[in-house]
Order: sequence, then C-alpha cells, then structure tokens
Amino acid sequence: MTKRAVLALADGTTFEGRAFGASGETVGEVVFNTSMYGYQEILTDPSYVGQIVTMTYPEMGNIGANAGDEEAGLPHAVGMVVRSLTKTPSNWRSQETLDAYLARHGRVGIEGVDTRRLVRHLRTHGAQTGIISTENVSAAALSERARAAVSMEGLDLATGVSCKEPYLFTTPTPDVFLATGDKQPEPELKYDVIAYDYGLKRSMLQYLVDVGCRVTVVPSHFTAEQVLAKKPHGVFLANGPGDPAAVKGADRTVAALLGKVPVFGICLGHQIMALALGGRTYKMKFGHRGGNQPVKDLTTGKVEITAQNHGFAVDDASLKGKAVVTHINLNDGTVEGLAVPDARAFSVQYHPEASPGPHDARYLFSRFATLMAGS
Ligand SMILES: NC(=O)CC[C@H](N)C(=O)O
Repeated sequence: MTKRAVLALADGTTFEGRAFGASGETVGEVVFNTSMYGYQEILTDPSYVGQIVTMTYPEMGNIGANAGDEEAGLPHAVGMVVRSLTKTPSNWRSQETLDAYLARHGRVGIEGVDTRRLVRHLRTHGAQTGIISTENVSAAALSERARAAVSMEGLDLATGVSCKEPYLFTTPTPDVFLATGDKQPEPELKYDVIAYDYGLKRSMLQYLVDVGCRVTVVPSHFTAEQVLAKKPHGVFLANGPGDPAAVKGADRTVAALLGKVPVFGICLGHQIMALALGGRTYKMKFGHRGGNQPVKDLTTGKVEITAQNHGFAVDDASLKGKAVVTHINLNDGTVEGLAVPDARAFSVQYHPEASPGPHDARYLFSRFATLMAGS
C-alpha cells in the first residue's frame, strides 16, 4: 500500500504526496534542479549534502539506477521530491528501481507533489529549509521544526565530506560515457596534479585523467606546504557542499598556492579561489541547478550551455583589481568564471564535467593541461 508523505517548508507551505525510498523523516534546504535526466548523478553529487532536491521534469525513475552512474558511493542529497515516479524502469543498464535504490541508502522521497507549484514558490520566496516526513505528524509541527533547523549560510559541510587520506586516481572516463561509443586510447599521464577534495564528483577526476593528469586527491585540510613539497604541475580545486566562506582554512591555503603553481577551480573550488584572492561570496535567492544555464565567455564572445549546481556566488565588485571576470550567466548576469593570468589560475562556477548535462565546456580540462604544459 502506498504510504502518505508530507513536505513542509519553513514558511508554513505544505505539500501532500506519496512516500518512496526510505520511510522516516529528513530535513534539508529545499532546492530545485531543471535537468530532464541524470537524476542519479544529481543525487550522488556530494554538493547536495544537506539538501532536498526537487526535480522540475515530471517523470523520474524511468531508467532505474546503476552503480556506473554514481558520482560518489552513495546518494548525498538528503531527500528527493518528484511529480511522478516510474515503478518499471526500462534501460539495459538498470540494476534496480530508483525507489529501491533510495530505500537501500536510507534516503526519503516524496512523489505525487505539484512540483510546478513548489518551484514557483521557491523562485518567489527563495530556497528554504523543509522536512519530508512519512510519519503521521502534523504539517504545522513539521514547518515549526523546519524553521528551527540551521540554514545553509555559515555551514562548513565540505570538511566533513572530504576524503580522510590522500589517494591516487588514474582511471579515465569509461568508454560507455563517450558520445561516439568509440574505444578511447589510454591517456599518457604527463602531469602530476593535486586535487583538493571538498566533496568531489568522480567524473571531474576522470576528465583530468583523460587530458593526461595523474591525480593525487587530498583532504581539504592538506596544507600548501604539503602540496608544494610534492612539486605538482598543477592544483585542482573541486566542487563541494555548503557555504564556501565557512570551509575551514581553505582560502588561506589556496592563497598560499596561487602564483606558485597553475590552479583550476570548479564551483566550490571557484568560490574558494575568489575568497583566496580577497573576494567575497554571497547566498543567492534560489541558485542555479540544471543543465540549461547559458554562460558567455567574455574573452571570446561565445556562449556555452552549461550544467550547474550552486546556491552561492562570487560578488563581481569584490574582485575588482584582484581577478578578471571571464564568464557571466546570461540569465542573471552573475559571475561564472574568473582568471588571474599572471598566476596561471582560472576557475568556473559551472560544471565542465557536466554529469549530467551538456559537454560544451569540457575543453576547460584541456585548457588546464595546456597551462601546465607551458609552466
Ligand atoms: N557544486 C558546488 O560545488 C556547490 C558550491 C556551493 N556549495 C554552493 O552551493 O554554491
């Protein structure tokens, strides 16, 4: 029998639906993602720690779930909101239903929700804390508790999700993910790269390997001295959850590396780079999450359609005299990329690894390799 579930937002708005995944209760920042596909990559992206993700596309679960589509070993989003859940997946790679996958990992979901109403609400009033409950609790009591829960601002979630020990990564992108389906030649690993793990997605590491990097992944607390002692060709700053300004010591560490070695940052890594340069970050009203965000490269005039997942952004004015703004978002004009050419450093707010999403910006991994080749 299908069980009733409720989603209650901190501002008192409530949504009725049916439970899927695990039973129980979950608290998190309620956000929305406009990607039509790739729900498993989204759920397992560690940047979703502490967030309940609403999918705007109405049909979810149709390709089931499989280990190959995971960006990390488990779903990091703490809950999922869906309009219509498919119970019978149809895909040769499917190993289990989305329902079974979330239940196995103890993640609570709600389906049958009017997601159009929910997303309009979040766009008007902003992303906010919410609770999904499959228990028989009054919606008003849930909203009350959501109001009392901590908000995303000021939260260091990256330190907790970062790896505990350094490890080596040398696996390229599996052939199954290449658009042509062709066999990819083994890349020659020419560059030693240190990748700071703030909660990274596996595909980023694979794309680094594809362009010739032998990657040593290190915890977020790894010091600049420890990095420089390894004499890397470049340093990569990964994505991650929470407030960039709260990640313990990260800005000072990156400041000590800038100018000494080429640096490439993505998303949280981009935000931390801006902070290291003396810039400022701020919380956006509802962020950018999806696979259809138009970004303009101000250096070439070209527009890329990009994958995104962020709720904070870099303040344009705070970068004046410190870095060049190289990319902007064409929907709202926010900063999407910066560079410090003298320091051989650049970063983007969006996701060149896509996963899921368009691959327009994949060339940025090659740009990093070129920067290392010239250094
Ligand atoms: N994907 C990311 O790295 C997200 C960065 C940061 N947690 C934000 O929400 O803006």
